[in-house]
Amino acid sequence: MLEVAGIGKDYRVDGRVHTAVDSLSFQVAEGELVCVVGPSGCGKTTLLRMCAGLLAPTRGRALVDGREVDGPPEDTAVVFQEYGRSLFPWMRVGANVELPLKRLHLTRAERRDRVAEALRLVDLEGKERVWPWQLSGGMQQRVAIARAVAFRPRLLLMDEPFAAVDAQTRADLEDLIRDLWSRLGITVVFITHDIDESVYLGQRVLVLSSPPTTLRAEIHIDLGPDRDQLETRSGPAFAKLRGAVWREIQAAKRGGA
Ligand SMILES: Nc1ncnc2c1ncn2[C@@H]1O[C@H](COP(=O)(O)OP(=O)(O)OP(=O)(O)O)[C@@H](O)[C@H]1O
Repeated sequence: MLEVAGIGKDYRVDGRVHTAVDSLSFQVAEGELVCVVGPSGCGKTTLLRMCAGLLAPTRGRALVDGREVDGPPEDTAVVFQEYGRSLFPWMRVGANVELPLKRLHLTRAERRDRVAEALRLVDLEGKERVWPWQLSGGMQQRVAIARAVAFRPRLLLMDEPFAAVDAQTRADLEDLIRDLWSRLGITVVFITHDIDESVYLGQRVLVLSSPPTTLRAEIHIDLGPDRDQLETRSGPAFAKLRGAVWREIQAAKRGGA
């Protein structure tokens, strides 16, 4: 579904070239949930923006269904960290969720149905007429997720979407994502700096190196499909996997092999 082939990005800063991402290659199969972690500033956001067609790579390419990404691909939705900036404050919740649907050839009634269904899926049923700023941070992020879900993407790219919410809300949102992922059969690439979150959510965790960034390790998360915030996180298998990811990130920070 998603193939990243030798992708890299150089930024030019004050006339000097800074290689943020050297070369990354990996694949994500249809219906997979893959988390990407790495040291701060290793290029996670850069990678996601290249996959989303929001930033042109300097070398290599991303392909969705075998087609090179050279602009936002159809069937792809992105959820960013800053829900406060991704929702339009002058539009009610319903209008925010409906906005990307206007690109699709749907009738007004179909759009309304999709908005209602997406809000129901994120537990905000009937909140169409509310303004975003009347909602808590976690609820606003659920609106952003509803907007992505209403679009019915096959590929959902998420860039540290829960970094700005409190721990309890974060746990609820993690469960929401796993629930939507398993119910809707979408492919999810989830960027996070939180090791525990990556292990709890993912079927696979990709660990990036420090810049110039390459793929340092790939860890399979064999925790099974049913995950529970208390039980899964307190089990020995979780501790072992968390340790494995943690060690890779520490080694990446030191720049060792
Ligand atoms: N537009 C830009 N111009 C110049 N340098 C940039 C730009 N965007 C990112 N960088 C640099 O590229 C590197 C990777 O940044 P990026 O935001 O992709 O990393 P990240 O892993 O998402 O960071 P964090 O963990 O802090 O969220 C950093 O050194 C950053 O300063």
